[in-house]
Amino acid sequence: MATSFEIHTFFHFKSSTATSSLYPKLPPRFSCQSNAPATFAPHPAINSELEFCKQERTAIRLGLPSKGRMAEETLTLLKNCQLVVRQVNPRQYVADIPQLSNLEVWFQRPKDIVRKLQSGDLDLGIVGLDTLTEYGQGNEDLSVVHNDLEYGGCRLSIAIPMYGIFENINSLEDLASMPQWTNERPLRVATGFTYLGPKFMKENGLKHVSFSTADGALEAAPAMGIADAILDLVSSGTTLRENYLKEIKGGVVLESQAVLIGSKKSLTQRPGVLDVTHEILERLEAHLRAAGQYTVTANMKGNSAEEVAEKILTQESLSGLQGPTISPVYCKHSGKVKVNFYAIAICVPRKALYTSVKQLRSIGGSGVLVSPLTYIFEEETPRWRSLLKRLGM
Ligand SMILES: Nc1ncnc2c1ncn2[C@@H]1O[C@H](COP(=O)(O)OP(=O)(O)OP(=O)(O)O)[C@@H](O)[C@H]1O
Ligand SMILES: O=P(O)(O)OC[C@H]1O[C@H](OP(=O)(O)OP(=O)(O)O)[C@H](O)[C@@H]1O
Ligand SMILES: [Mg+2]
Repeated sequence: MATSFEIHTFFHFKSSTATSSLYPKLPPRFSCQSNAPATFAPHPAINSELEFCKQERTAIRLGLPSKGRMAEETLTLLKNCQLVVRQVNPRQYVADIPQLSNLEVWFQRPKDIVRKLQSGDLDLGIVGLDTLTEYGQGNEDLSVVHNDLEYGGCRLSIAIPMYGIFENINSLEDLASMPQWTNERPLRVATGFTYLGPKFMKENGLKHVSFSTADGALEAAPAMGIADAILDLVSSGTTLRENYLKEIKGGVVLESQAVLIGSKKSLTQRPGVLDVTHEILERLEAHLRAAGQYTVTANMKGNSAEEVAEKILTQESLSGLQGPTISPVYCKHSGKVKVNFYAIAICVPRKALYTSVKQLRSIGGSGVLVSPLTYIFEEETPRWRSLLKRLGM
């Protein structure tokens, strides 16, 4: 018996490459789409703008979440990478990043970012992996440029009531083998994930399932009698607990966090997109690699740099990124330049900071200075190489 899928998707979107400059306060390169119906008769003053609409856009477009829990953290992350998003006012949906020329930032709902990447109206975007997977539906044009932006961490997970017939049900297997679910009375699941939900159930052999959808507060559905189970995002688990719901073993559909994505078509065909992506990626990686790392410098007495290095490398927490940097400290004694001390610099994670300082002192380190790291730029970013490979370059 086949799973009954009662989901209908109501949205559709139009492909458009047209642009117009309709934001008077911003430079002419800021442009928006015109979706005017055929009968639309524009005021003569905007006729010339609509003429401009027919041209192919040249600016590169980055979509960022306009609202919701990811909006603020996205701006903070970019700011920490010295990419400050400059918005004329909070209700305006277009902005720029002065450090990245020819780039427009468009604030959109996360799901619309994914849709607009597919329709060619955006080139790059930041959304949760859950939104990309749900609305991208396996579209091969969408490529993940950075998969680990370290915020928006959550999982898409099935949850069932703690009580009643579900009291002793603790796994997907248990749920699937409950005799209650039949073709006439399927397991009713409430979810906003109307693509991933049915796909997961089918792949996991759950036969009698039907779906209903809502935009929020799904955790209320079982208690209201609308659904038997829900499929929704969970992070702390508080909302589930407060509503007497529990997750089950094998019920996690997807682990998610914020990701940077690009349209392969844009990356390979639109001039400048690849360069901008490289710059954003380098800044993101350098910042995220440095987050939580500290530079520790100290002076150490010794007869040679090698002798100091030997001492340092006996201590586990002092090896640094590639090994310690050791430089001679030149002092003048009775008119002669001598080296009795060496300055050492190492990079240590926050967790190992105090242990490292103690170890440094124990081998004769003095004048220990600690400062947070802002960026760590490697020779080349592994993600960049992987992106080029996926783009066939
Ligand atoms: N509880 C959570 N903890 C951490 N990240 C979450 C959580 N809920 C959602 N997210 C992440 O944040 C993204 C945006 O969620 P948010 O609820 O802010 O917007 P939305 O669901 O798209 O908007 P709306 O609910 O108004 O349709 C999600 O796609 C997901 O990646
Ligand atoms: O495990 P927790 O930490 O309790 O978080 C889970 C809740 O967070 C999300 O809702 P959100 O706050 O985004 O509200 P929404 O339903 O309006 O999108 C999600 O839909 C859950 O309801
Ligand atoms: Mg939400």
